[in-house]
Amino acid sequence: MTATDDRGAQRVARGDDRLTPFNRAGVLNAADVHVARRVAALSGAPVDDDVLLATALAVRAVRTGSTCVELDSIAEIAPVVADAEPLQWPDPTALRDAVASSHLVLGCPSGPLRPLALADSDDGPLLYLRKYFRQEQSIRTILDARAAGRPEVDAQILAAALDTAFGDGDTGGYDRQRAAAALAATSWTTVLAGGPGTGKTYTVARILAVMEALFDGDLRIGLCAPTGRAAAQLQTAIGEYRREHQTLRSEPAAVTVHRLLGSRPDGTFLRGSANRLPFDVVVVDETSMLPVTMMCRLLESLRSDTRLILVGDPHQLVSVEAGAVLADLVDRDPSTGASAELPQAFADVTDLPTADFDVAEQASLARGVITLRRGHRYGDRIGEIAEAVNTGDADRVLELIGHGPDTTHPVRLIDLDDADAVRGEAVGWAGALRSAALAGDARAAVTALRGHRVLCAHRDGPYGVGGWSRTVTGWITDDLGGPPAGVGWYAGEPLLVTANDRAQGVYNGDSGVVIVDPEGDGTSLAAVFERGHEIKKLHPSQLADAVPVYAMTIHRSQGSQFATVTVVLPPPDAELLTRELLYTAITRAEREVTIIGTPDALRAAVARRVARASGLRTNLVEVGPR
Ligand SMILES: Nc1ncnc2c1ncn2[C@@H]1O[C@H](COP(=O)(O)OP(=O)(O)OP(=O)(O)O)[C@@H](O)[C@H]1O
Repeated sequence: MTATDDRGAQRVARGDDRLTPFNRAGVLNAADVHVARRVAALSGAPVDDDVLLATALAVRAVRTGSTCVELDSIAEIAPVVADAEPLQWPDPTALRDAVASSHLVLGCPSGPLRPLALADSDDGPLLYLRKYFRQEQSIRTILDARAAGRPEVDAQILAAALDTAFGDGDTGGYDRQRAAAALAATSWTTVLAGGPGTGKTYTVARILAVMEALFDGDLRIGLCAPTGRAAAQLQTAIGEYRREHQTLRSEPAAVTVHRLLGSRPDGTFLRGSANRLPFDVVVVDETSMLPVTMMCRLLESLRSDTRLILVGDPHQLVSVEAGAVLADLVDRDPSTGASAELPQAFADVTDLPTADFDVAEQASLARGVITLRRGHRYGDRIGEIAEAVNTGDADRVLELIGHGPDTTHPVRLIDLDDADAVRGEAVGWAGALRSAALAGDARAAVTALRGHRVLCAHRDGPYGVGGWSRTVTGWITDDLGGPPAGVGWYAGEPLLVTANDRAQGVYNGDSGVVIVDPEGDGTSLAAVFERGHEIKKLHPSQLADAVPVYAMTIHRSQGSQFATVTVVLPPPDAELLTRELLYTAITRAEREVTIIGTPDALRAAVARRVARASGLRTNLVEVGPR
């Protein structure tokens, strides 16, 4: 039985044990407590109080996106609450030893149950729910085995293919995109990292062309992404490259990772170690959003002679489920796994100027990780600020941005009381949308749609999407007049798709706009969506799940780009306010960003990282019987 207390945490009404004060303090929620008690009960023998607490913390870890709990830092988990009774945390060393000798780790009297796994690592002891330990181990083992060998590649064919694909290269410095393609061609696993607009998709298209040359035109390609929308975007970009450059024999279809693996309604998958994917190369876009469970399934389904290219931005918001595998692979301690040398064929076709690749980066390259650095989309100032956010330098962020509503700086910070300063921009955006929509000009309408967006951390509350949507629609109604009374969709209304609809080819997170149908009778409406250089047109009634969008969450905005954005920051103590959130929000803009918030909120965002414990970055050894 549970109840919700005034701090929003679910309190367990029944039972009083070691978990109760942690539940009252909001560290553990009801599910953490119930699962830990159930696991202890099923074990068939008494469980030490502190081990029960550790079990609940391992459940909590997965709920909050980690794969394990770092036992040495458990006392840092508790939110600091003034005047509250301090929580009695166990001593970490004693706790490790108690867990190590517990039957939850060693084996239970009631049967072969070993629900927990404990490992000693460079980050101290890590406690896992065993399922996640197994998945990490599987990822580690497969990646290490793949890193131990290299595909055989003819350096001459590779050099010629790189020259064809990249021509004179990325003008303005060393061509990392070409180096990335050389690395992908000469490694079984490549991580292609980089911020928005650094040309990851541009590079992937060329990597495929290079690979096709290596395979003499007979290349089987698997393209996928964690979400339907990201997959559709990847497919559009590759398709356009193929048409423009008359390359790639057939157009590869991009699908979600679930679909690629043949997900079945009962939660199982067609693909696995006994039925592997039939591809020569598999590309995963937006890998930062891929949880550990899916990464494990994907790796287990790959043949050892399939090249895998993981593409993404490790600084962006991570998957909602447990794991931050892309960031883990980019940050992996160089001493972990198989010791790697750069492949000979790569060295044969690529110069690595030490001015561009320091020792640490050369070590990353040997592990198949390359980061693109030159932004091709947004202004230098936004890039510089994003970089300062990533390095945690709040002083530099505050120094680089403009302060107050009157500044013309491309990135400015204004107070909530001055929020009217963004009114002109929001109304201008709505005006441009309306005129293009009424003229039935689909291209102008989708371009206008990308002109501006208000982004919020939360869905609800004074800093959330709900409140800000009302504010923006209020401004628009006052300045431009309201929508026609008594109609559903109207011309000029921006909309957001909220569920995947493969039949119609629209996906959760797609933004479109309602226009007067240029092929209609002048009164009928159409909803239009941008697909690269093409436009997708639907009748509004074909959209089962879509809502008007005048503001959206930063989470939803991942993968989208707007000319200007307004970012509404919550107060400094909001848990959601993190470095990754701020980085993702700022880098949605091509030209200008207005941040509504205080310097303190900005500092808090830069300081707070999405903390995801995982054993993938470090060396570790399991404790107890295998
Ligand atoms: N070397 C280059 N020369 C010219 N244009 C480039 C180059 N690299 C990338 N671009 C252009 O920059 C823009 C952004 O590239 P791309 O979409 O590939 O970046 P991205 O890293 O995939 O971004 P996101 O993560 O936001 O999807 C595109 O218009 C692309 O054509």
